[in-house]
Amino acid sequence: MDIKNKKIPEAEFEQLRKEVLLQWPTGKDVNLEEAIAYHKSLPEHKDFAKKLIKAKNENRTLIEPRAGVPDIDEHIKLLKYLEKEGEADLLPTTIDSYTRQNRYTEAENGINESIRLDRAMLNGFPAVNHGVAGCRKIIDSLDVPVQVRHGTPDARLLTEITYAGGFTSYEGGGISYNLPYCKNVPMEKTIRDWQYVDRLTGLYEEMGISINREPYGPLTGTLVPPFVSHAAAIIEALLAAEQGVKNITVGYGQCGNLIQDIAAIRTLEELTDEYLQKYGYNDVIVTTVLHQWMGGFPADEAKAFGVISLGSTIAALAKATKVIVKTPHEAVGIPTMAANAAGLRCTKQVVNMLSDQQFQNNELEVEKDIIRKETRCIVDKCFELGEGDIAVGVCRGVEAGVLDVPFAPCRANAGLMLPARDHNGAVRVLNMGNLPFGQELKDFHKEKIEERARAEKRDVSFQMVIDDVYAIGKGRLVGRPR
Ligand SMILES: CCC[C@H]1O[C@@H](n2cnc3c(N)ncnc32)[C@H](O)[C@@H]1O
Repeated sequence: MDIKNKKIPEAEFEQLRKEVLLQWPTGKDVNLEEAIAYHKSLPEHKDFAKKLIKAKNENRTLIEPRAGVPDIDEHIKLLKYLEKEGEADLLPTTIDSYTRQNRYTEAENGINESIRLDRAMLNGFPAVNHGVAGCRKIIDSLDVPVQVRHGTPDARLLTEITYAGGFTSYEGGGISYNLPYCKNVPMEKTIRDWQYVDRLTGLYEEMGISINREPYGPLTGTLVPPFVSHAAAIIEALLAAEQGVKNITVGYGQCGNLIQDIAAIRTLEELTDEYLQKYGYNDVIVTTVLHQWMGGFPADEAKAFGVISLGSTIAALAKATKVIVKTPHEAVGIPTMAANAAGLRCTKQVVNMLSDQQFQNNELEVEKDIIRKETRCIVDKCFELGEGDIAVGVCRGVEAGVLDVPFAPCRANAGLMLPARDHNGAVRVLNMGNLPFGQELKDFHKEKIEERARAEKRDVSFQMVIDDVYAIGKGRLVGRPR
């Protein structure tokens, strides 16, 4: 499949839409003009993009949980509870795994089983099966904006239905929902399918409805260095902007070292703006989101609140526009309503206590400069490989191991670059793989990891990576030798 980073022509897009809307019976209820009129009827306080812009202008960090259950009324009850008892500023609708794999028949069975057994038999909300009317029931019942959160490689029908259903923010992208979520789906396919998502977003924008798009920041959520997730986020932002998206939230998964995480969020917004301006997209509003710790969680709830509090601290000090909140049930599975609300209140408390404080020091500036150099090296190399076309360039970049996501299941991912923590817990590169770094950056990483080896009185080795992967389960950040 040949792809290019060009806005999909109208006639071609209309033809594609006809095919997509036939993928499940509920697609027939999607009518673009009627959907636009529905969005225009919504009050401003239900507009996700506007609420993010306000928070950005006021330098505030909004809190948002993950949440999704199969039954519409139960889902509304859950989201109302999280808004009221959890003090959520923004609400999600987390989509179930069958829908994420376009397995709508199984999702339908899951809905019926949930009714028969009177308990959730899906791990999220099956929005395609519930259709436009089902989605609108949610939007009409709540008083804060609602975002679709998922992990869908081919999300075209899900987008059509949830946009028409009144959702005003949508997570995902052709890189971030491929490399961490797929095994055999070619990058070209997901890039193309997400150009559809972003073209539809651009169409709503051109008709007066600004829907926020959020590339999925954490990727595999395991020792992902900031420059890797930044490069993916920036490239997805560029691909979205080409299709007409004007409101983008770029994301990052907390890695654990305070300085590196704050530097990551601060540089993420700056670098995304830099590349959007550099390639002529001057009217895109960029916000940021920090995902609280995406790695293994302690089962002990008090310790879990400790992890949640640290993630809240990072988000607040970094002045992230938004933070995605974890719960004290993370170690066991999908949280109860009460646990989800408790994670939100814990986060709200920390964010409020830090909202009047600034974090600034020289170490932070050094880390920001490293991330800038690393990220530009990856993104610029992808442009070079694509001979100026970043859609082609990111596919070639993944294939060449230039954009290399640690522990990604996707066969296209080179998996040659190996990360490990340094003596302070910052994520560094132990094995460069095919990263196109210059000698200065290579020496920086080598020295940081050798510093840890000396402190731990052991050689630099792959064992450090293994120890780091298991460290959190043992209540540590750095995987120290026994
Ligand atoms: C990449 C996202 C993983 C996170 O997404 C949470 N998650 C998944 N599905 C639901 C759901 N239906 N309700 C509340 N949280 C959910 C997991 O716990 C994990 O933290």
